[in-house]
Amino acid sequence: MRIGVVTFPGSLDDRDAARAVRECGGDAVPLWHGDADLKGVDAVILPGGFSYGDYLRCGAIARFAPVMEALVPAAQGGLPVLGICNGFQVLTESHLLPGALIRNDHRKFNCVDQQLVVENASTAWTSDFEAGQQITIVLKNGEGGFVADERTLDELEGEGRVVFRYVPDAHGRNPNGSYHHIAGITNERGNVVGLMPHPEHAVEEGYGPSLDGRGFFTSIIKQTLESAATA
Ligand SMILES: NC(=O)CC[C@H](N)C(=O)O
Repeated sequence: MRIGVVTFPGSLDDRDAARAVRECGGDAVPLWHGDADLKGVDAVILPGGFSYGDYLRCGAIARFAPVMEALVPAAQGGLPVLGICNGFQVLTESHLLPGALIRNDHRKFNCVDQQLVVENASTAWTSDFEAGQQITIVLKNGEGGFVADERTLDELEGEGRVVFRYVPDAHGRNPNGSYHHIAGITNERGNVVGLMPHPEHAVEEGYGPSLDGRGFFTSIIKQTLESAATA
């Protein structure tokens, strides 16, 4: 089970993502932003960070990296892709996922242990969770507000494509002003998932708020092994 982890200039969490893959029993394959080559991997992670310094908009330059020339058609063809934080921003900029991530409504960088509800446990990356389950993983970003037009929001809601929602605070507010408390979404096929919080920082005893992040990596590893067995 080979999971590629892309490194862009300014990526920050590529090492942790690779480590999380290994901790959960997969092989992590480094993928370089400048090579339009996915090295035959079974799935790809776009990690968190500040790709190309977040100039113009988060993810706006990474979208044009050579590796994306290979990744976009592969994802459209069904390759499982997980975008974490800056990776989610790259996925919306690439139009593999709808909507956009804008500056947090309070205009500050967030760094908190965040409770989420798993809304959809049937994507490639969430099948080891149960729908309705609450998990706690780290949220750390400046531009995490998920926005989309009404029609897109209706589609996401109607098709069960909201994968994670923030648990709102006592005032009914989420940490960044995201519409519908959306923390993560999927494409129609369920192979591409993007979320703002960071599962890769919650996979090891003694680090992070929980071990809840493991489910992302065990989901994809099991699913790939199962589809290889039935192929
Ligand atoms: N942790 C991250 O990936 C940060 C993403 C992005 N640079 C932001 O601040 O929103």
